[in-house]
Amino acid sequence: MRFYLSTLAGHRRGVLVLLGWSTLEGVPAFFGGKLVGTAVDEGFAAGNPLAGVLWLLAFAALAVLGALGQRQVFARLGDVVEPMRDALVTQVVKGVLSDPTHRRTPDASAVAMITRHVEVVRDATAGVLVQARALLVTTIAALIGLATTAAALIWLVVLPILVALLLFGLMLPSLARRQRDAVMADERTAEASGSVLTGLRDVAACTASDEAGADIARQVDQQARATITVAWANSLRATVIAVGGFAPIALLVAFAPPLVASGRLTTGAVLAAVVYLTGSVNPALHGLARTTSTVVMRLMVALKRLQEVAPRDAGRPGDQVPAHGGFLLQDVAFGWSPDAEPVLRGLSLTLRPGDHLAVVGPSGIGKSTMAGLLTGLMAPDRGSVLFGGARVDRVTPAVRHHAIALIPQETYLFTGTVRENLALLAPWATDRDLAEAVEKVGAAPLLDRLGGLDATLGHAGEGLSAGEAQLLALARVYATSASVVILDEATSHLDPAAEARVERAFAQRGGILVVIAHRLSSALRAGRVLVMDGGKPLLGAHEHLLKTSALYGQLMLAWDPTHREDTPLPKR
Ligand SMILES: Nc1ncnc2c1ncn2[C@@H]1O[C@H](COP(=O)(O)OP(=O)(O)OP(=O)(O)O)[C@@H](O)[C@H]1O
Repeated sequence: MRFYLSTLAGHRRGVLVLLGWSTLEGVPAFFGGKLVGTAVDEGFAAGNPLAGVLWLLAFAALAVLGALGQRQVFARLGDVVEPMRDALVTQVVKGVLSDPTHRRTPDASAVAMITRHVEVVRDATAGVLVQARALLVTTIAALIGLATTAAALIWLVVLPILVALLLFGLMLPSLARRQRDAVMADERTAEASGSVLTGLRDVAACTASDEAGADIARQVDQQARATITVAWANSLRATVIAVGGFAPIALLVAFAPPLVASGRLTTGAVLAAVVYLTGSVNPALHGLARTTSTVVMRLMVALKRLQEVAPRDAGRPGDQVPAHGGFLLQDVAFGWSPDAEPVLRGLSLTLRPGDHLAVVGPSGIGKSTMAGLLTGLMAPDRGSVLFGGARVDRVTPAVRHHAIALIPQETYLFTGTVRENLALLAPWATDRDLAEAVEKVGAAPLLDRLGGLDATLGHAGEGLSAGEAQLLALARVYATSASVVILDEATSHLDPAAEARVERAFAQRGGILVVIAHRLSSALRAGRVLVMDGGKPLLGAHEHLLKTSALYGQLMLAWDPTHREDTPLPKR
């Protein structure tokens, strides 16, 4: 709002020129009643029709002058509105393009939404400058004209108008709220249909068409309800203004005859009052109310939405997490329900860029649950999981999705080309990026065998072995810009050599690597190991844990029976 007003203020000269021409536009409204009244009193009623006609011609000449003023207002409008629009667009689009949320691709939908709001601001500003300004000028000019022509009638006219304006002013906040609700409902509908449309393939693959359709239908219903509420509010507003506008005319008809009979008013003055009321004040009042409740409301709502959706500074603190943030887990506890025994308790851990952590423990002990907490899908019952200093579950989802990738054991492949499958999470990736990712995870021979990136995959990766499907899922995440990769038994179907290659590739890729291991060899490759056994998790290097954790020793023995506790295993 401040930026908007300062941009307008920057074109002060243009605004003053507009006001200057507005004065000319108000001239007929000011003199109209007076001239008609004089035409009657000194012309037609005084037996001098020629004088009456001349006064009316003078009125016509002033009307032409007013039209000239109006023409100039339109001609000068662009000088104020267009630079303001350009400045606003530059400011907000710059904000979106430098938004850290969209590091590799600018968010086209955000730019589209913002430019739509800017267009509303531009149109509404033009509307305010043309209509509200002209109506205000006309009303003031006509009321002054009325006061100087038929002073005895002024309170009859002004009081109902003031009451109507007061009521209208009191209704404005609720009108603004309803208008905003309608805009928000509109945006939610667009968002719901947009996300279903872009994810149509996934919706079909997961047979979720009914849920997706129901979600859109719910948003459409809400939008319809919000629009109907706005219509009701507007009809109430129109009634108030209609009563306020017609009441003075009714009062005039009731009170004028005795005033004329007593000689306090001439017939011409009464006619002048009628002309002021019906020709200027009443239409102006209606227009002013309509403009305020539509154009001004739209302007206020669009400005507020712009302020909300346009990022101000790239890298502002809070939930906009730096792209390469680390994790800080402090005394984390989590249970799947309030009555259930907590799955995790007393978990404290720091993960910095470059860290490689293996998580080991018996089945069902809570390893995947911990992965869920790291991704922010769940929030801990106690303690905190911070990512880049912010609670990870509160980080803007778009930021989280870009920064943290979890690869589960089950792979998701869909009917389409290999390229489409690999670029699912990184639509910006070039063929070279994809080929590099494939090469790094050791899937190049598989890609050759499939026939390259243009080869087509069958439904759910039909025709691929479980291990091959996992290799493609791993390459897909390798190609993203995620700075945190969590492999949750994502290599379970690979042979040990292929698994080692994948883990090494992700470790060398940079960022944070968390491997939930199903083979203990993963622990040997990691810098630190987290051992989960249902109590407080133990954290340390392999050698240290061999000496301090009985469970870790047992797990190692179970995995490699040749191992003896007093002979630490060599790094593989
Ligand atoms: N969505 C859920 N709702 C309720 N309980 C769950 C849910 N997911 C997991 N659990 C329970 O939480 C506990 C830990 O499960 P989790 O999947 O985290 O273990 P895990 O160590 O990853 O097991 P595995 O090695 O077999 O994958 C288990 O007792 C499991 O039954």
